[in-house]
Amino acid sequence: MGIWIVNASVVAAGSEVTKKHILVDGGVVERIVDAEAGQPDTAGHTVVDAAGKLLTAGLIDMHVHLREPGFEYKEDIASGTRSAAKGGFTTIACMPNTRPVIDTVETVKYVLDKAETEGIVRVLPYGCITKNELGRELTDFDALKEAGVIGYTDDGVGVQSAQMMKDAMAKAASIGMPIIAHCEENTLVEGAAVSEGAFARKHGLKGIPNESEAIHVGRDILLAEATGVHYHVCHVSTEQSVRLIRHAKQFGIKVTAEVCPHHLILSDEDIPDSMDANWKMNPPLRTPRDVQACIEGLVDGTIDIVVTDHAPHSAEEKARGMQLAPFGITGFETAFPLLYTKFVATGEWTLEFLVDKMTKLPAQVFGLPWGTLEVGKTADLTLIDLETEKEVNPEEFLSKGKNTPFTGWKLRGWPSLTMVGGQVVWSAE
Ligand SMILES: NC(=O)N[C@@H](CC(=O)O)C(=O)O
Ligand SMILES: [Zn+2]
Ligand SMILES: [Zn+2]
Repeated sequence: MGIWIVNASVVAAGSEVTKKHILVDGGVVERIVDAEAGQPDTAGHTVVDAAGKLLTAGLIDMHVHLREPGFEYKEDIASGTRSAAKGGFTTIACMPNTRPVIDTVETVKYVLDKAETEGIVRVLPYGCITKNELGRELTDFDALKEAGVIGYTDDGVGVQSAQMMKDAMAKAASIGMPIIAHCEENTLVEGAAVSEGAFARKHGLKGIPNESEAIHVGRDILLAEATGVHYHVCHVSTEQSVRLIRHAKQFGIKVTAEVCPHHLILSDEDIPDSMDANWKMNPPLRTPRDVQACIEGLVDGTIDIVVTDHAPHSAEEKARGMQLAPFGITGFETAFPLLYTKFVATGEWTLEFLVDKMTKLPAQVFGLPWGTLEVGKTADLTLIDLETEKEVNPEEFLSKGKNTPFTGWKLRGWPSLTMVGGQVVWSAE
């Protein structure tokens, strides 16, 4: 017995959609037929009425924090994958800055086992570049690869030593694996919680300068050129980084990049004077000019994909105030509605553009077999209601993290059903 998803809107081209009926059976997309041809024979199958809903390949998020092991009070694999499913994501790649960090085969296995038994979407772990993310000694890249990591990163902290990064890249290149970099030069950042810019000036705060990110981006691009590795830049937030990545791509250097919804939508000028730490994340919200550069970078292909950098923290931690609270905001359950409402509903981007940046392109960048809606492919699918307007209410998040700056925002484009491998894992009904 399969599932007929009937009367779904499927992206044709640009913002055009066509009505289709889709049969999912045996975990794969069995048939896609034009709705114009009439109702299919659904006898013996479950029917999902998708009238008025957009059907896409399941969303893919290549940068998330599930916090397990070690920080289960912030999030765990059960809650994190449920939050992802509610956000329309069917595949997520989790960062290794857990406790212990994911720098051994044992910890990789722990995460994969947990994901298998308690997770409801696909979880792809990254392994650390350096042991304990301390920047002193490389992890065993071969063993981690063998255990199932999809790349190496010390996300949460930049690799400070150029030699260490070069060694990491050379090793990764030799085994066909990517390096995923959190770009941050510590000597420029010390003690700062927000970006250099209007907000920091107004409140007399030390600011995080754009160069702290871009210096690593520039350094790493040169090292990527020298080593031939696939180098992927995490959460791009500055005009300078966009410029450097654009230039590197013109030279054929194997660099790819991601950007988060908040860096496309918010600037430091939006931070409320209350100093609410739900506006604190790393990289910080930059100037309006940086926001514009990130948008342009995404649009011209300099930045390849959108990720959430879903970074849940407890309410207690976030109540410590701007200076002391940890960096990070939740992302799964607001990402698509934010981008849809801000950029697609306004006509700035096509629907196809946004969907590609969250499905097909992440799969392409990381060589994953998902991300397209096609006959014969695994049925990882997402239904999205593009019409109903709803306010962001963190109390409704399935994530343990309620830390978002978007509370109360009125958005459209809410996922309504998520299917992984032909199984409905989350539904609004
Ligand atoms: N983005 C954040 O602000 N925080 C992340 C770390 C990171 O992505 O660098 C976290 O782990 O909380
Ligand atoms: Zn990071
Ligand atoms: Zn992160």
